[in-house]
Amino acid sequence: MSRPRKIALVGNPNAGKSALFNALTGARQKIANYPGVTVERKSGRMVLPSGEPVEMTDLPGSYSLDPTSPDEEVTSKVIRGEFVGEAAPDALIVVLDASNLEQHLVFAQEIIALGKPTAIALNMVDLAERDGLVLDPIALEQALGVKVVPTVAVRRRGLTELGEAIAAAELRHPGPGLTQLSMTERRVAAHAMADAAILSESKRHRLHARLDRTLLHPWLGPLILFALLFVVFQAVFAWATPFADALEGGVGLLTDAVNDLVPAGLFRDLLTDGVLAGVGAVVVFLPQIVILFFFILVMEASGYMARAAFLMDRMMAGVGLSGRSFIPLLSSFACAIPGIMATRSITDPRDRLTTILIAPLMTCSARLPVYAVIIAAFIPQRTVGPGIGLQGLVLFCLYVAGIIGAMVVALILRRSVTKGAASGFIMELPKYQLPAPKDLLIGLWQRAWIFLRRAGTIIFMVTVILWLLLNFPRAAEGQNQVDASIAGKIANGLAVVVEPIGFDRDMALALIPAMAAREVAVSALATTYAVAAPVDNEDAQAMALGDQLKARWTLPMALAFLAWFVFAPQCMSTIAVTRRETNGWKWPAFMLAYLFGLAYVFAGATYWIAVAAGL
Ligand SMILES: Nc1nc2c(ncn2[C@@H]2O[C@H](COP(=O)(O)OP(=O)(O)OP(=O)(O)O)[C@@H](O)[C@H]2O)c(=O)[nH]1
Ligand SMILES: [Mg+2]
Repeated sequence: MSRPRKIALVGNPNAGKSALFNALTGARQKIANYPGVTVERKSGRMVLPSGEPVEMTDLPGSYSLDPTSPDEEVTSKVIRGEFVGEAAPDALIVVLDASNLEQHLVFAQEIIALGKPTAIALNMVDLAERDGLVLDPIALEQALGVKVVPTVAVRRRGLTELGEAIAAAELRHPGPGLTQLSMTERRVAAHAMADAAILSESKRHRLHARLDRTLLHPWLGPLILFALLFVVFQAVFAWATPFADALEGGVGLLTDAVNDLVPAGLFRDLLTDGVLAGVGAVVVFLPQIVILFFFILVMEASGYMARAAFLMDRMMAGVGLSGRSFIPLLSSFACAIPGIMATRSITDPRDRLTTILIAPLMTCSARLPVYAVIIAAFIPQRTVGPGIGLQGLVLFCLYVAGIIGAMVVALILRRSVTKGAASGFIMELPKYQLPAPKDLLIGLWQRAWIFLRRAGTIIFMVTVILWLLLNFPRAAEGQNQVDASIAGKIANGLAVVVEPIGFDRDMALALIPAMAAREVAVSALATTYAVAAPVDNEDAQAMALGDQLKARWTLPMALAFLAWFVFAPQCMSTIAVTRRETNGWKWPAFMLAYLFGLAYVFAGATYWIAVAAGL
C-alpha cells in the first residue's frame, strides 16, 4: 500500500495555520520535535472530501524561503524536500491572512512558484469583513494561478471547499519566483494583486494596513521600535529638567522655612536631613516618571505595544521564550511585581519560571531615580550628535544592558535549569486607535500617585529609621557623626565586601536600606551626606545631592554603582511575590543569588575597566 499523500500548511506567522490545522485534523495529531532542532513538528491524519486519507503537517510561520531563524530553516528545508528524514510534501496549502493580504502575498508567490500542487486558504475573512474589506477570491485566483478558498479557521468555515481544492490541485511548471524574482519585485507584484483582489476598503483600513506594513516589517519594524525607545529616553531627560528644577527649588524653600520656624536641634535635623533631604531627593524624579509613563501609556493605548510584542516574538524565540513572556516583561519596566503576577497567563511552567526569574532585570521605574541622579551628576550635559544628548544615551544604554542581561540569562536558563522547548505564541493584534486624553490623564495620575505614595510611606519610613541609625550614638567632639553612628558601623562591615568593586563606605551604607526599595538608595545617600556635613559649614549643608556626589565620588565609582543597580535584586516585594508565585523559597533564593552575583561581577568589571581607562 502506498503511503498517504503529505500536505503541508505554509504561510506567514499568525496567518492561522495552526488554527486551520487543528480544525482540519481535530484530535488526530502527533506532536514531536524535528530532529536536531527545538522546533515543534505537528502532523495529523485527515480524510479529504474525496475519501482520500492524507497526512497534514503544520509548518512554522515564515516570511520567505531564505531562512533567518531555526523555524524558518525548518520550513524552507521541509518544503524543498531537503530535510533529512522528512519526505517532501506532495501538496501545499498556503494560508493567507485576508486582512493583511499584501504582506502575505509576498511569501505566497515564492511558494506557488515552486510548481507543487497548491491551494490557497484565504483565512480570517471574518476579520477582513469586520474591517469593511470586500475581497474578490476569483481575481486573486487569476493572479496567482491556483485555487483560492475563503476560510475562517476558528469557525470551521470553508474547510470542505479547501479539502476539495487541495484534492484537485495539480502539478504546475515551476514559475519564475525563486531565483528570477527579487524580493522587491515580489513586493510590487503583491501590491498589484492585493489591489485587484480588494473590491472595496474603508479609508481607515487602508491606513491601518499601511501602518502595519511599516511597523511590522521584518527589519524596518524593529528599527522603528528601537528608534522610538531611544526618543523616549532622550525625552526623559530633556523634558524633565525644568520641572525637576522647580521641584528641587520647592524642596529648598521648604527646608529654609523649617530652618526658620523650627528651633535648632535634633527634631529640626530629622525634618531637614531626614525627611526633606531624603524623601525630597526621590520626589524630584516625579517628572521623569510621568514622562516615561506618558510614552508607555500612549504606546499601549494606540495599539502599538501589541505590535512591539509581535516583533519581539522572534527575538524571544531566539532565547527560548515566547512572545507570551513579552507582556509580563514589559510590565516589569514599570515594576517587576505586576510583571511577575502577569506570568500567570503563561501556560508552560518552565516558560513561566524563566520569565519570573528574568523579570527583575527589566529596568523598573524605581531604578530611574538612582540612574537619573548619578547620570545628572557625572555625565556631562552635552550632545553627541544631532539631537542626541549624552545623558539620555547613557540612560538608554542602561535599559538595554538590562534587556541584554535578561536575554542572555534566559538563554542560559533554558539550556540548564528550565530546560525545554519554547511554546508557541497566539495573540491578536488590536486595532490602531488614537489614545483618549482622559484615559491617558487617569493613567498618568495613577502612576504619579503610586510613586508619591511610595515616597510618602516606605521611603519615608526607611529614611527616618536610617536617620535615627545615623544619629545615634552621638559623635564625640571632632568625630564625624556618620563614623560614630550605628549605621556607619554596620556599613563598615559591608564595605569590606564591596570595596573590591570600588564602592566606599557611604555607598555600602546606601545599599542596605535600598533592599526595601531601590529609590531608597537615593534618599539614603542624601540623608547620609546631610548628616555628615559639618554643622558649622553652611555651604556643605546646603549642597544638593548631585554636588555632594560629584565632590565625594569618582567617575569609576559612579559607573560601578550604575552597573550594580542594573542587576541587583534590591526589592523586598519582588522577592516576596516570587516566593508566592513559585510556592517556596527555592526560586527566590536562586534569584537573589544569581542577581547579586551578576551585580557584583558587573559592578566590579565596570569599576576596574573605568579605572584602567583612566576615567
Ligand atoms: N477571527 C479569526 N481568527 C483566526 C482565524 N484563524 C486563526 N485565527 C486566530 O489567529 C491567531 C493566530 O493563529 P495561528 O493558527 O496560531 O497562526 P499560525 O499561522 O499558526 O502562526 P505561527 O505558528 O506563528 O506561524 C490565533 O489567535 C487564532 O485563533 C480566523 O479565520 N478568524
Ligand atoms: Mg502555528
